[in-house]
Amino acid sequence: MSSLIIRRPDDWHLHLRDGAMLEGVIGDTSRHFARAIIMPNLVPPVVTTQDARAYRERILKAVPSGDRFEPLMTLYLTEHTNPDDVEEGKRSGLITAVKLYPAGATTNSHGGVRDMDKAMPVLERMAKIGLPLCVHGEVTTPEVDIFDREKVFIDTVLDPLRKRLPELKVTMEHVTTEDGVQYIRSADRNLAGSITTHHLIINRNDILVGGIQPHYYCLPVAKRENHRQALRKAAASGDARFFLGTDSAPHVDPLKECGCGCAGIYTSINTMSCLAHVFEQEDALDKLEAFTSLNGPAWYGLAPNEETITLVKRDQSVTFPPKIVTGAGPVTVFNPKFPLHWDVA
Ligand SMILES: NC(=O)N[C@@H](CC(=O)O)C(=O)O
Ligand SMILES: [Zn+2]
Ligand SMILES: [Zn+2]
Repeated sequence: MSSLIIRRPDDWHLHLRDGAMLEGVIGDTSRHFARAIIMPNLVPPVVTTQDARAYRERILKAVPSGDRFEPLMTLYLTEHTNPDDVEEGKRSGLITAVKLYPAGATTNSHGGVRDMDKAMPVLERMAKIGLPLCVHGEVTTPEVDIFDREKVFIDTVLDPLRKRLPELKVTMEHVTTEDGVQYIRSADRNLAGSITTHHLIINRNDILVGGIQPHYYCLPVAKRENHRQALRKAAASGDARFFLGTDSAPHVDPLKECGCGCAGIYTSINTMSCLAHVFEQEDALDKLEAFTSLNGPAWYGLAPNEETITLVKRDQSVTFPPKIVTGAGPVTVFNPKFPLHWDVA
C-alpha cells in the first residue's frame, strides 16, 4: 500500500504551553490534527473554569490562519478544586476532562494531589455528571523504583479508586507498561488508555546507552523492550480502549541539555509519519485510523472528524528539521532513528 486515507486525527494528550512557546508549536499540531486535549500544567496551572476559558482564547489566537483547530480544555485537579466550578465547566461545554497529577510526579505537578481523599468530592461529582478523569499514573513515593511507578500506581491508587467510584470514567494517559495494557484490557467499562508516539518507538536503552540522551527522556520514563512490544500490540490491535495521545511536550534545549534536564519529548511535527511507519511494521495500517481518529472521539463521546487526510509513502525519505525555532528558544524534534517514508499529503 502506498497511500492511505483516514479521518483527520485528534491528539488526546498535548502540551501547548503558553506565550512564545505556544506560538512556536501550535502550527505543528493544527497542520494535521483537528482537536487535542490540552494539558493544564502551565505555571501557574489551569485550575478553574475561568483559567481554562482564558487559556482557550490564547490558544485560538495562536492558531495559524487557515487552520481549523479545536482545543479541548482540561482542569488541573488540586485538593481545593471546587466541584461546582467543575460542573459548570462541563455544562458550558468548555471542559472535556479533569487531570490528576500526583503531586511531584512530573513537570509542573507540585500543585497536584497529595491526598486522594481530599479530591473525593470532586471525583464523586465527576462520576455523577460523566466527566472523565485523565491521570498521570505514577506514584511519587521515593522508595518506589522509577521503572515500577506505573504498576504501583495501578495497584495502590487507580484500582482502589475505580472500586470506590466505579462510575468514574478514567483515561490512563501515556501508558508505558505491559501491566498498564493488561489492566486496561481487564476492564469492561469506564477505563481507557492513551499511548504516545515515542513509547511505541523507544525503550530505556535509548535514554541511557552511549551516554545520557536527554531528548529521549520523558515521564513516565520509557521501559524495557517487552513493554514497548506490548504497547505496539495494543495500539495496533484496533481495540477501542486504546488511542493516540502524543504527550508532545516541548522544552527549550537549554532546559533539556543541562545538569537536571526536564522530562518531555516533542513529537507533534512528525507523529503521523512515525505512526504510519510503526503500524506498517506491525502489519496493521488498516488499524491506524482507529488509533488516531476513531477510538478517542468514541471514548470522549464526540463524533469523529468528517474531514480526511491522505498519508502517502514516498520513495525518498521525508525529512523533518532536527530542531524547531520558537520565540522561547530551540526545541529538539523527536528523532525515531529510522528513515521516515510516510508523509501527510
Ligand atoms: N511527559 C513528560 O515527560 N512531560 C510533560 C508532563 C507529563 O505529561 O507528564 C511536560 O509537561 O513536560
Ligand atoms: Zn504525564
Ligand atoms: Zn503530558
